[in-house]
Amino acid sequence: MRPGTGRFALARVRAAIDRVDDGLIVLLAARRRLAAMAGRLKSRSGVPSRDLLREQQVRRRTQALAQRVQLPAETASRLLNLAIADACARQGLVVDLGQGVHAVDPRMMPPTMRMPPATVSITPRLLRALPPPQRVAPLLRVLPLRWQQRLLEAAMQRVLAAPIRDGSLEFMRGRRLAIEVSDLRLRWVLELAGDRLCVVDAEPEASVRGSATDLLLLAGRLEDADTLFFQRALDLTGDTELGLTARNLLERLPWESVPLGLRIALNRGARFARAARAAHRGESA
Ligand SMILES: O=C(O)C(=O)C[C@]1(C(=O)O)C=C[C@@H](O)C=C1
Repeated sequence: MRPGTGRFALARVRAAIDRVDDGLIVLLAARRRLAAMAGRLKSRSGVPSRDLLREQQVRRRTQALAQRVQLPAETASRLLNLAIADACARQGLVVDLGQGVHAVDPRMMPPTMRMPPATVSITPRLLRALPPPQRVAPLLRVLPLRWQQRLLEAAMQRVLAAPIRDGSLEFMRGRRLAIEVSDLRLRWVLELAGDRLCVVDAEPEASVRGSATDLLLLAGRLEDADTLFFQRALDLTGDTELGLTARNLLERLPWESVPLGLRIALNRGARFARAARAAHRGESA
């Protein structure tokens, strides 16, 4: 390997490591907010703050996952110690891991650790605690491109099986249409090859662009394509004829032929994404 090539590859690997680190921090911040909520709910319902059984359960779950993804048990255990200690600190408990726990006078805590009064309803607060799509984007980009493509191809194969069979997707043969998820900064270029819609590495002739939530609302049939295009939540660029044909197909997708389990999952996912977006915007869903 030439020295320049190695340095270039190292820079790319380091950039990927940076994105994973961003993801770790964002997820820890989300966990901390959820722990604060758990703390408020426990004090409201008179449940003791520290729950060693639950901690044990949390550790057991993560150890099983660590094993599956080949992360050393010791690494997973240290990370969970840190996360649980942070959660306890957020709830006003000083934890000496493995040795006990002491309640702390909230007035003695730094402001960031104090719990705000429990007033607002739980669901929007819970949703707001989750990172918005823009924050999830770095995590998704860590997923190897090949995996992203395979997942998308498998999902499309299930959703579009009927139109592929009855020929209504023939207009896509040899044409390239991109789906862009604006807030996740993801883009896939699709082409019909044989009897499959494939993700290809080529410039698209037309693009359909929208946020993750709007595309999910469309896929979950909670919004129709016409409304979303009219509201400019979806945007069409490039070859108008190809884009419009794709749009019409989206309108006429035989929803009944999509497997029931997938329809339910899409519908629930879309409702959840819509509620999370409304919570982040401070609206009611
Ligand atoms: O599940 C809870 O009750 C939490 O407060 C969260 C958490 C955790 O970090 O997982 C923190 C402290 C409890 O002792 C148990 C679990």
